[in-house]
Amino acid sequence: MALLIIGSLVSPVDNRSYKTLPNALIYVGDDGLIKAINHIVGVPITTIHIEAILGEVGHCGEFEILHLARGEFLIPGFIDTHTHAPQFPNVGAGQQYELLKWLENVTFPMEAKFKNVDFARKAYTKIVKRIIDAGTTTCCYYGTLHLEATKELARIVHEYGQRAFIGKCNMDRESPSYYVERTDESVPHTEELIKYIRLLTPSKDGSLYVYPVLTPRFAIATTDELLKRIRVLVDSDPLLTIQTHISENPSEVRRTKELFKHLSKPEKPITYAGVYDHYHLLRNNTILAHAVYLEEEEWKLVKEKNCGISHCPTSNFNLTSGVAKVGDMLDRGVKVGLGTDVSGGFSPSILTAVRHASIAAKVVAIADLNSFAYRPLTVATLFWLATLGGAQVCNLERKAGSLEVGKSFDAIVVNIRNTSTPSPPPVSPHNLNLWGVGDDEDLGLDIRRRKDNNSIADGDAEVDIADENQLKEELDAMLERLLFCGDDRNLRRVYVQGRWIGGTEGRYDSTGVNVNATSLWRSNEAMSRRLFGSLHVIHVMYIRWIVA
Ligand SMILES: O=c1[nH]c(=O)c2nc[nH]c2[nH]1
Repeated sequence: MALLIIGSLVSPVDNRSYKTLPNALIYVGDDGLIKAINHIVGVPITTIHIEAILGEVGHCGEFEILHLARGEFLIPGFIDTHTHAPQFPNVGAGQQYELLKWLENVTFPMEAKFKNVDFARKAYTKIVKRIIDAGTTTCCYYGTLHLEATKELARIVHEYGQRAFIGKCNMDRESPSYYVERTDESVPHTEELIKYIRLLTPSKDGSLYVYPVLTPRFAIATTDELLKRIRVLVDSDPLLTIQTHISENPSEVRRTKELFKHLSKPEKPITYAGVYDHYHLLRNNTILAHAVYLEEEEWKLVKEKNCGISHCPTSNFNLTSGVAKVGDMLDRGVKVGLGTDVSGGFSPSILTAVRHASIAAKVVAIADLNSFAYRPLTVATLFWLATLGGAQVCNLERKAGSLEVGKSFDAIVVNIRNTSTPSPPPVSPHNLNLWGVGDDEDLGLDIRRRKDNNSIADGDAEVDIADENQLKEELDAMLERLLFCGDDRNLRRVYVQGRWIGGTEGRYDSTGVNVNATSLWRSNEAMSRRLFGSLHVIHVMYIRWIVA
């Protein structure tokens, strides 16, 4: 069913700016694409504006209408360009280790458990839901090395309706005997997974939600023989996205150079990026996680090949890996987005990555106070990294990453109210970290009076929207608070391709119990029943009345 949202919208424009529309109508077609965004300046939205937008898009029939209250606004969904689904059960464990010891002692033992497909199914069902409720509408997933478990991950992601890249790890050495592949099985299993994922049903606009991604774990874990076989696959499938780790930790970089020293030439020692280039793994659909210690020559290669970088600051701090210079990456014009890198990173939320990206840039700036190039990142840049920057890294910028006509409606209804959204549900717990709109209004955000219920604003005295600049400033303040203090409790609804797949609304009953944290919504119909309930019917009737 088509969807009309009335309220405020914030969306990135480029890596230095975003736009704020305080008083907008957004029409989403039943194919999940944004068909129109009308910004009304200086007057309240009335039925005339609604009829105008419906006429503009040629709408007939039913649609859902959603009014955003004060303190609520739409943003594009977050894009997580790097995470490990099977590491979620380990979140918060083993923080004392650096990368290679952490893999050996914490990560490989957990990943090995996913050999059991029942275990994998149960774990992934919970994990993917958590990631969606964290506002991630597109996610680049590493699975384990197991084919069947990774198929389950793809099936579950697809059923939830999240947009995603899913890969099984290729790893045939420097891994424990209980968790390592045979060289001759690695590529055939990968090909089977690619085929399986490409046969999953496409979305209503005919495009895919879930894409396969080739995932050689990192150079250390792959023999020359396996990399040669992977190179054949890469060359035969230019559309296949590739993800791997690069230059995360000094010991890892050293070991990589040791293992591949036969690729060195007398005048040119091999580099980490050079290894990947040798096996044709660097191209415009390659996503490289970390890139903390890349050398000048490697940056040139990354830029020339148009690879994307997943900046994973939470993990870089947590595993004592280092501080990536994200400002420098931006200055070089390299594609860059954010990754949570669970469980090197201890949070599934891109909002945590935003905060640590900000701190990382400040650490770099503090270390080099005489430089102009290394400055803190602005709110606009942080917002862009979490959304449109990530979309560019995934080569999805024409489909996702910002709220524009023609793009998919991959979006979050943000709620930074300190009171529940007006009835009917949701009842959501307050986020005590965020001084929001509502209870604290007189003491906190200076939000102007706007009509605060589910009826259409009618221009009465309560509504003062004449001062466009003031309204935009309020949205700026709300966005900044979300980025620095928000969490999943502030994400009321999460949409992918116009389909409501997560968020707090419908998650809590009147006693605050999470009623659907672990259940999988198997179909649109089931989801509509669960989430919309009688509200949905009321809206449809209401719209029939308006249009009559
Ligand atoms: O942060 C990381 N997490 C991993 O699981 C991994 N494997 C190789 N290199 C890695 N880095």
